[in-house]
Amino acid sequence: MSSDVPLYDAAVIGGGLAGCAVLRALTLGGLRCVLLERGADLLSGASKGNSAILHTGFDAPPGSLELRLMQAGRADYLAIRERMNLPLLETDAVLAAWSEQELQRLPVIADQAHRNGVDGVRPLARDEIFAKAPHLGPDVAGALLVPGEHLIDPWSAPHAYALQAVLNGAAILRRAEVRGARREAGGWTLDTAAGPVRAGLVVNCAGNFGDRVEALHRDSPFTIKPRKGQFVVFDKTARRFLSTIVLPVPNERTKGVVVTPTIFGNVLVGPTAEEQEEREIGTVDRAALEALIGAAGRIVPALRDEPVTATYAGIRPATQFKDFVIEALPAERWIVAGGIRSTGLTAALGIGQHVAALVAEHFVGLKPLNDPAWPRMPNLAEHLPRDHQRPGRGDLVCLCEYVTADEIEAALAGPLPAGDLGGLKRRTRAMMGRCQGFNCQARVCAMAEGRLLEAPEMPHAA
Ligand SMILES: O=P(O)(O)OC[C@H](O)CO
Repeated sequence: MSSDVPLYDAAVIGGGLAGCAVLRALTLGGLRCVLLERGADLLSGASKGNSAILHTGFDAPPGSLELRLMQAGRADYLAIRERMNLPLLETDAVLAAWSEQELQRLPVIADQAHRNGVDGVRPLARDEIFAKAPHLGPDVAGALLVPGEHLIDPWSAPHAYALQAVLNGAAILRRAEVRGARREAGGWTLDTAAGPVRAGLVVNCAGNFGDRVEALHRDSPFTIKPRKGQFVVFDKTARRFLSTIVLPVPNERTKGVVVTPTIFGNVLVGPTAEEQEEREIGTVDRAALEALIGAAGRIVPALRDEPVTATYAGIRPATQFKDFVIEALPAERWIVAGGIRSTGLTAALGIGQHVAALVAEHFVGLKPLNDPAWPRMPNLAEHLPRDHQRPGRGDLVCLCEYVTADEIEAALAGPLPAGDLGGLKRRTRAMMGRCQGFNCQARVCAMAEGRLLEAPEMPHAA
């Protein structure tokens, strides 16, 4: 391979939550890294849609890697968030039982929370339930308080991780699907849609394509079993009926249908948990949406009269295993982080730490950067001051979400510009409000014209 093929210490495959956090951790550990993303922008796969909850791990299997990394990731998020201007809405959760059978499960869940080191999970008396969730359905049979279950912005967090990596020297190549991997002395040459890339070490964080990327070099130790989750977003008028997350009694397969405020001021209900073959296309269907709206109305009856703003579906990269599959293959110079399901939002920074520890143990010593650069992200949360509220921030383009022309310009520029309209929405919330872009989309598209990513981003020669 010619020497003008760029050479990195590590190549991270996949620009979702795990990939962004791993890129950050390895870059801050002093490695020269590249992230290879198949989509036109980061977070365009499994990490595109989730319930945006920063979990405590109260119901995770005791002793699991998922639990350990959720708790490490949560602690790290809380430690760095102010420095990055990442929001947190401290709502706690009420885990509600709706039948005698579910009621019997509550002591078991409280005991599991205790074993998982989550303090303060306790039964609520009936008056305490309605003090915490005044609009909860009167049929509730009982509930646990789960302190510490909070809400975050599911997009500004991973963008912050990726941006910090870029500011400290990492490269990100989008529209750079990895199609082949060739083992060579000292590492790998990856055949990507953006051309060949060499790396001393590969980290597979490819989400819903994790098993296919694994199959580029061996029989994959897991099979992705895509699990769709449909959601309904109620209008911001619904927010007054809910100030805490309402969780159902979970089962082995899913945490179940949650009714939750969002950090952006809406109310969300979902997800469903539907097995499907398709890895990319998450369609919504009327029957499931009506069932979700019906469930929301039973849990919080006032929602029956509230308008719906949007619907969406995310696809979880579930596997035949409940736990995450994170493994280092020292002889192969390869690490895989697979089966990172819904709890990946909480666990991401923990996954970054864990992969960095595996790298240090098996591959190369890390030399943490001295005085790394720290980005500050635009705040899009409803409960904190927005940039547009400052004088001189330009005219409003998206009237529903109060997004200014300056904010859209900023998202189209800089070291991590939006690659497509989805990326622009996730960075600004333009077109995500109650009109869903009816009023602003033409103007947003005009601003973005010629500036989105039509072709692969090419690596710089080494
Ligand atoms: O159904 P689960 O268990 O994948 O969890 C979905 C929740 O929305 C996680 O935040």
